[in-house]
Amino acid sequence: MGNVMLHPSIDGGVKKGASGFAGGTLVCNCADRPVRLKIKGSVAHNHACGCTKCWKPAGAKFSVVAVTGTENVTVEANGDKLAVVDPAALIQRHACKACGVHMYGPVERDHPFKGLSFVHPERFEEEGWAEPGFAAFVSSIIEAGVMPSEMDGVRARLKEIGLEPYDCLNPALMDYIATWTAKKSGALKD
Ligand SMILES: N[C@@H](CCC(=O)N[C@@H](CSCO)C(=O)NCC(=O)O)C(=O)O
Ligand SMILES: [Zn+2]
Ligand SMILES: [Zn+2]
Repeated sequence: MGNVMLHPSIDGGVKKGASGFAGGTLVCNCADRPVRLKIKGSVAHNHACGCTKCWKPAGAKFSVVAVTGTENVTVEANGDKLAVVDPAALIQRHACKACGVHMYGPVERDHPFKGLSFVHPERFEEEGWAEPGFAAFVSSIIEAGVMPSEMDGVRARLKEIGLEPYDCLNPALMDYIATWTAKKSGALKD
């Protein structure tokens, strides 16, 4: 099972983050004029994501992606290299035009995640970021070309390293989204 490759930062097992992690600098992959972003404070809801929209390093089936408040994100250097991948998407993923790494993805629309930005903690220069806690959108890796026959092995490996596989987000986040939706429609009262 250990030969199922998911993502380089978790293939050797999930490494616990440091409790005192206070943020740091995200850097893209460019040798020349790398994009640099300052992130204030820790990241939350870190997870492996199998969706086709999140940035994955070469060869990875999953991304590793977390959130922070958009107010904690500051572009520090070479922001001129950033462009929004898909302006129609909920998550406005800002990618480096030269190397393709997604640097941050704010949610600005009326949505339960409004005010949050998605970031890839593996791009931190610093160690100690909060480890991923679950795997989301697992079935979506098929949309990127993974054979359906590989899925049992993928899910078994995710469980082996302690990442419960879900085909959407985890129950806590799905309940959070549904609660927001129910309050908006009036089905739930505040
Ligand atoms: N099957 C699709 C799923 C794409 C999708 O819905 N992705 C989620 C998770 S991204 C990080 O957790 C999402 O919320 N997307 C919003 C957006 O991308 O703007 C696929 O694989 O493409
Ligand atoms: Zn770059
Ligand atoms: Zn995703």
